[in-house]
Amino acid sequence: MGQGLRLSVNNLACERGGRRIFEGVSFTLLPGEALVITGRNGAGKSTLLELLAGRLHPAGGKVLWEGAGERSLPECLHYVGHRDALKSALTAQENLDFAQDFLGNPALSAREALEAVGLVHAARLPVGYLSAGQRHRVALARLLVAYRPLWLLDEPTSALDVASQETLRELLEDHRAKGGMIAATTHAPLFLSEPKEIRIERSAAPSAAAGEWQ
Ligand SMILES: Nc1ncnc2c1ncn2[C@@H]1O[C@H](COP(=O)(O)OP(=O)(O)OP(=O)(O)O)[C@@H](O)[C@H]1O
Repeated sequence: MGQGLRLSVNNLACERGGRRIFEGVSFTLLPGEALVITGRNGAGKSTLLELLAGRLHPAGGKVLWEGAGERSLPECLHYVGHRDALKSALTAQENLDFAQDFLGNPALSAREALEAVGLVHAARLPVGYLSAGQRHRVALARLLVAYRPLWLLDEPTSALDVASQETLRELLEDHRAKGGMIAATTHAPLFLSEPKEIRIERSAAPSAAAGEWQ
């Protein structure tokens, strides 16, 4: 499905709050590939995903998205971050129906997506009643209701039990098998087959504007 797509990240640098977070980050991602992003707390893993999602602007370097025609990078990706963007008063099913309408390019139905994450029994419960792990699974089910070739996942195993981590691994491999691309931050092994890996190191020197820190 994603044939011909290519994400190229060249010498990316980022500053936040006047501080240089990281620099010199480069990688490419092709259909079927997964990138695992590791690094210490505060190294800038979530920041890198936010840059890719178009939520932050780089202080240097380039993000190139090729092969998608008129569609910009933000239009071609799903981003699942620490904030799940689910509406607590709506049911899991309603949240997913809303996401499908909003995102377009429908794939699985809300019910099928909930089945895929083992939550069909919770379809009619307000998301505010769900446990942290169940709520996170609803956020992951959103990946399945609208097709987007690139999945950006910030610590996707967080709050998941062992069985759900395995379900997630299968969903990720299935997405790759269909030509999808994944970039995921993690502190725990994702057990993906032959992932690319990048370790983000906090920049050694403060930016000129920042002065000393830490
Ligand atoms: N909105 C913000 N404004 C200024 N600095 C920020 C902001 N958000 C994050 N930072 C800083 O950017 C740095 C990188 O944060 P980030 O969340 O990307 O790290 P991380 O590698 O994902 O960490 P963790 O493993 O703890 O999730 C941290 O020093 C953090 O304090």
